Amino acid sequence: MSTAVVVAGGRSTRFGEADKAVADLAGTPMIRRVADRLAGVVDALVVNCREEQVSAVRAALDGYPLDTAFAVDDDPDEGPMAGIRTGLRAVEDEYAFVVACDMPFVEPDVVRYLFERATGRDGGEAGADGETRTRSYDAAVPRLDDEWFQTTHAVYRAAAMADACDAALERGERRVVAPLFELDYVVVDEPAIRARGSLDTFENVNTREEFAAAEERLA
Ligand SMILES: Nc1nc2c(ncn2[C@@H]2O[C@H](COP(=O)(O)OP(=O)(O)OP(=O)(O)O)[C@@H](O)[C@H]2O)c(=O)[nH]1
Ligand SMILES: [Mg+2]
Repeated sequence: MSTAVVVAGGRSTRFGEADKAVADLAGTPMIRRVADRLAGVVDALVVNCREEQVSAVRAALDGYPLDTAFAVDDDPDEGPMAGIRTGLRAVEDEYAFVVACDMPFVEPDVVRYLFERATGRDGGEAGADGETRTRSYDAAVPRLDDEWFQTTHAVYRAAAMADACDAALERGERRVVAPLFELDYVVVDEPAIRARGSLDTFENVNTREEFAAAEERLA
């Protein structure tokens, strides 16, 4: 059993007036595209956002097949790490995939693989004992050649990461790698990702131009 946490509490300032999370991207709200791509991978969804976003996000997710919970930030605008913390606190499963609401091309097979790496289960059929275990980690985080850690597209042991985020926030840290570096994490490299899906999985939509480009590809 596993959960996806979609972090959506940002202000979309580069996007403009509207909330990009629920912006209509080629006929489907962006956050719904993200959620739809995860529906075959996880059993439950947690959406982290601000209180005033809840009704619009709920409408965007109308009819969504998975159990969906909202985890609202006590203090908004504390940054993505606070949102990740709030979302992970609402997770009931041991592991959760954390993803930003603006990654509409997220690849289900890549997400599956991140779960496999984090939990230590291999990708094959479960054996007579239920599953094959190698070694588990607190996190499985992608890192492409010459790029930074994809912390908003990673699988975490929910309680461990939430605790590490709290500690990092207490220290005044804003960078999501700060709590990550406190964890026992495994880096998932570019060849491993490429073998399972397009690198578009990491594409995030920030500006109107990027939105238009994404729309063109989806049309
Ligand atoms: N809960 C929460 N989430 C945030 C916050 N800031 C950003 N996020 C989320 O983190 C993810 C990545 O952030 P950005 O791409 O910078 O999104 P954004 O902050 O809404 O957009 P900009 O204002 O253009 O930076 C998105 O899913 C955002 O919704 C925040 O202060 N709180
Ligand atoms: Mg931002």
